[in-house]
Amino acid sequence: MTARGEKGDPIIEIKKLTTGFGSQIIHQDLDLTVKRGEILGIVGGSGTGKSVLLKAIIGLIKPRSGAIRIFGEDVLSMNDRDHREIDRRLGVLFQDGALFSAMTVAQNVIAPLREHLNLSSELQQEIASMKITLSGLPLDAATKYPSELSGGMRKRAGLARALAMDPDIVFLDEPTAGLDPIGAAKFDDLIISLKESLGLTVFMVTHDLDSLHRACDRVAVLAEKKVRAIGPLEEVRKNDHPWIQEYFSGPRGRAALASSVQEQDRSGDREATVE
Ligand SMILES: Nc1ncnc2c1ncn2[C@@H]1O[C@H](COP(=O)(O)OP(=O)(O)OP(=O)(O)O)[C@@H](O)[C@H]1O
Repeated sequence: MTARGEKGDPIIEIKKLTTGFGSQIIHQDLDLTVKRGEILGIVGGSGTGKSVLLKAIIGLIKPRSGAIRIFGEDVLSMNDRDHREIDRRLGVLFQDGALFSAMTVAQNVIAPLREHLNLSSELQQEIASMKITLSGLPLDAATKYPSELSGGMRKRAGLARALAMDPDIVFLDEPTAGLDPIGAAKFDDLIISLKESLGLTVFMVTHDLDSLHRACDRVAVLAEKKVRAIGPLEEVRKNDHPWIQEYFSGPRGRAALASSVQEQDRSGDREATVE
């Protein structure tokens, strides 16, 4: 398997990807590169194919044509055994957490370890406790069932499971949906700190403008079956595509920008005080 690369190297390369269901084409000749160590936000109107793109990358949906390389390997033409090797290095957090409801949080985190590794049950427990703490949950959450957790805690439990195998890339499908603004900001901070401490690459589908401002290094906009714009948020928001203008410069977009400027001012003040 390919050696680990440098920050900024392409880690996922998608070329001329076409996907569809029956007569409906979702993506046509879509190109996208994700760089190692970045948080890439994927945005676009409802039904533009953000989740389908995520699922195509992780192998849950078979594209009609095109190429997807992960860690430099062509994942569409590889055999199942090689694909499993790639899968071990990918963590996924689906929108609702997708936890097994009949299992405790610890058992949920252990599930991928069981599937991929042959570890003693003590070691499995130890890793589960570490990932649960890393995801910002109290340790007593380990023995709880998903139905006993709040929405925000369920997301964190899903994240703990996504991190179980020490992935290089984490895929997040609308991670802050359904969280209150304070919970959402805390979740963003957690993702940022994991990126910084673990060198994670994050592919994040989101509608959350505050998350885009707070967490994402780059933003990719899906429209008309393609990536219509990609780059740092301040560049993308200048694009004159009508959806981009409406999204970033409408009332919610302006509010998110204003609050991110305020946040930067506050952290600038904090830094000045520390000096
Ligand atoms: N398994 C499937 N079978 C048939 N059509 C599907 C399937 N999955 C998704 N689609 C269709 O693909 C299109 C894109 O769906 P997708 O869920 O990727 O949109 P999205 O951009 O994530 O939307 P939203 O922002 O509303 O979550 C939609 O028209 C959807 O109905």
